[in-house]
Amino acid sequence: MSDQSGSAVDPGSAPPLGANSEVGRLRSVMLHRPGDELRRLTPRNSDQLLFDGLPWVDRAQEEHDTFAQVLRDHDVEVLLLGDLLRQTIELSGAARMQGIAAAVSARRLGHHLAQELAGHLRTLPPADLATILMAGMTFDEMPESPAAARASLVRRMHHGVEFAIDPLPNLLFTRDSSFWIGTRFAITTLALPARMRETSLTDLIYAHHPRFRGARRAYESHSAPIEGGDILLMAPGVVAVGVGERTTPAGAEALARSLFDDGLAHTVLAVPIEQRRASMHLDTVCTMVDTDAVVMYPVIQDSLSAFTIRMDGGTPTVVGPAPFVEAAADAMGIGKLRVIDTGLDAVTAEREQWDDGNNTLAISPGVVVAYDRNVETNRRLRDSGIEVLTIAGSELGSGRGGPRCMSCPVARDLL
Ligand SMILES: NC(=O)NCCC[C@H](N)C(=O)O
Repeated sequence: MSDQSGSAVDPGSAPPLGANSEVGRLRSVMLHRPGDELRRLTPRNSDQLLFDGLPWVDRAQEEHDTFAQVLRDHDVEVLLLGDLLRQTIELSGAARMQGIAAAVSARRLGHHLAQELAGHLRTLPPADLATILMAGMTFDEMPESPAAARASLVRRMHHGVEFAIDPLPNLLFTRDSSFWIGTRFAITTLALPARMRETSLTDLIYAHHPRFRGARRAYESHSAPIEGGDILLMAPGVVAVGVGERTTPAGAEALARSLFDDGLAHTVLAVPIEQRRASMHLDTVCTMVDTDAVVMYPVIQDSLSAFTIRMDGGTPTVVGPAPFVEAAADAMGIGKLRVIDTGLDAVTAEREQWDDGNNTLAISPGVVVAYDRNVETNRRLRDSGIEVLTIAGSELGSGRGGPRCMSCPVARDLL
């Protein structure tokens, strides 16, 4: 099967699915090229839709194309979520029904209008339906219906520019709605209403796209919030989980139990992070750049801590908290976890953290992709021997996410 972007999606020749680290050689990654869902953002809805500004969409697409090309140039297969979604709907009637059911809300539209809209969506060509599932639909964009105009109070009372189906501008951040651990994938539970429907799309792609045929799930059917940006695969068997604005203690605990039960981890480090926008996920303040090294927001370096969870006598046991770097090194079985000291003054550090300077995507040990604007952080990384491939992110970054947030590794060489 081929697609418009030229992404290879033939399962026969594809690299084996899965990952057990943050830094193993990246073979295949899922990105989302931003589209019409970003054109829905206005000054009135951007806060609720979790954007700090209104991106210039054409430029954001150019920046994203460059990001994808940098990865392809390094022999990484790039799977685009929009292509996967369209192909899945083409191939599977069940996926089509699943996507429509998650998007059309009788709570919002009332029973009759919801049924009518669902019926209309069932008739659409796959590409059009995929676009609506991602970019949403306004009342103005709903098909003309004399019956609804006569009988639907909802149709009569809603303003035309309001959303009958909400757009999903944060699809750009493919990191958060699913992640791979070992040879399995996990569908997360997103915390905020603006993002909750994203997982219905990743779920149907993994369930029905031939690229993922036979792949098994981890962490099934759990309801406490857990987001992929909070999950760092520190080393084989060692998983750090940020607990803060998005992932809750109950989410981290449920994940730990599930990973232990499935033999996917022996240690989970629950890492408290401040509950504020700038540090919404663990990966906004700390990412791995080598098998034994992280880049970290210097302001939290001394205070970041972790509870260590391990199985003891058949039950999970929590110890700590202890300093994060010590707990991590201990769990990883290395003498020391190197924290690359960006040595920045407090103001520069805060600016570059806000602009995702700490949110790097490793494509192999010691080689990362980072935003070019974080000049000082990147300089210090290079001084420490890390190869930094830079991309522009002036528009992409307006949703507060960098290269790691914008990527879901589906295949890395195992360490
Ligand atoms: N892993 C990440 O930190 N992802 C970035 C998510 C940004 C998005 N606008 C959000 O607030 O959820």
